[in-house]
Amino acid sequence: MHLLEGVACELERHGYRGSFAHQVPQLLQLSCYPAGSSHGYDRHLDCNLQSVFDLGVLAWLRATGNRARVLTAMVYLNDEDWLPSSTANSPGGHDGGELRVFHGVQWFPLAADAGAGEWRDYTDIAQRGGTLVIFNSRVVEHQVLPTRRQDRYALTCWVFGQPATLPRALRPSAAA
Ligand SMILES: O=C(O)CCC(=O)C(=O)O
Ligand SMILES: [Fe+2]
Repeated sequence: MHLLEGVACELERHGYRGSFAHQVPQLLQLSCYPAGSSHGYDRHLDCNLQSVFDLGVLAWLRATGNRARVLTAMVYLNDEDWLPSSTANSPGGHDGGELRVFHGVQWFPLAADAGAGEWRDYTDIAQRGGTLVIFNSRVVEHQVLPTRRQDRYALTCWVFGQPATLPRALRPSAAA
């Protein structure tokens, strides 16, 4: 927990400029994706950037906390011998459950037709225990692939803060 709580502080110390005025919440999320599930978590952004007109007032109000997220920090709590899908040919099978991180901001803000698997430029992160993943909640789209043989555990901290202005190349109008 201290590792995750210290992420914002360490990023600031190293000159991270994606966001500022960071606030680390008291609550972390512990998630479990059960073994053998046919579904993971569809492609998404951790910060809901849709306007009140798109969402409707109630849903927009419900998303207030979510909108303040600027950093996602996660540590995986699985065994160190977790087998990624790239070892699919191993005799005992594999564990799957990769975090698929999409490159670029082609779908930013989320297009209505941005279905999973449409964009092929991504990196899959294996679920070995102790792996720490940090990304910008407002920019990095990701999904969780189905988990096969073991339950998959992750501890997540969403850091709140003020987003910096996106560089020109990353602005929605430049992404089309
Ligand atoms: O567990 C993970 O790797 C990601 C989960 C996730 O994307 C989320 O909870 O928003
Ligand atoms: Fe997420």
